Amino acid sequence: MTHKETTIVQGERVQLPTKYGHFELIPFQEKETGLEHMALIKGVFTKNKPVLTRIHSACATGDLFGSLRCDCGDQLMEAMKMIEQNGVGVIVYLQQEGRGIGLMNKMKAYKLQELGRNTIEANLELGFAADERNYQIGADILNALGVQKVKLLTNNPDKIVGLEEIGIQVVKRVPLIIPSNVFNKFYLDTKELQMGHQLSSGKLEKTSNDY
Ligand SMILES: Nc1nc2c(ncn2[C@@H]2O[C@H](COP(=O)(O)OP(=O)(O)OP(=O)(O)O)[C@@H](O)[C@H]2O)c(=O)[nH]1
Ligand SMILES: [Zn+2]
Repeated sequence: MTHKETTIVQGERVQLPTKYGHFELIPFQEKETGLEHMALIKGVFTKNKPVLTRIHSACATGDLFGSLRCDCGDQLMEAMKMIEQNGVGVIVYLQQEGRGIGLMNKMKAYKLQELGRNTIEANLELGFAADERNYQIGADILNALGVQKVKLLTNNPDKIVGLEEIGIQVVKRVPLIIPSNVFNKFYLDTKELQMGHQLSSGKLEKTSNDY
């Protein structure tokens, strides 16, 4: 394993009672960009034991306002509930708005989607890749927390590959399926059919609570 210089500054660990359970919160700041991320933690992590983990990319529209255009807000809430129920786990909340293109550009992409493009076409038309994220900072935060092995709450196989490439062992994928609505059906279909998200098969897997 290579040891690199730390990329993040860790802030105060505080208690965070929430509607969905009692957590602790640690803020992290990226040295290079000044961007602030968060880890929402439940329980005590045991060395070598996989931790139920959600790497959540910020979605101001969904996470703050409950937008029905995507599934992010419900995924976040569901992940908190599952971690509370499990008694141990972590949500790494990354400032990666709009799959890494930022809020202004995400709204440009939304405008293009209102004109008929799908979520991928809109990004490409703006000169971005469909997904501009990388998970290095998420991995750095997990490393800082002493988490090397995870059971990852996600429907996105690329996220698993992205994390494994940088040294986080994903021992299991735990689906995080939110039923579609009339506003996000086309978006979720595009994610499933063109971005490889495992949305239909996950519905079956989700019947088991064995994570
Ligand atoms: N560029 C762009 N970003 C979007 C759009 N809708 C949601 N997002 C962003 O997408 C990110 C979440 O990615 P998703 O594809 O929903 O899910 P994921 O994180 O890849 O996979 P899961 O772990 O299964 O949730 C957040 O940063 C959102 O702000 C969109 O139409 N265009
Ligand atoms: Zn969203």
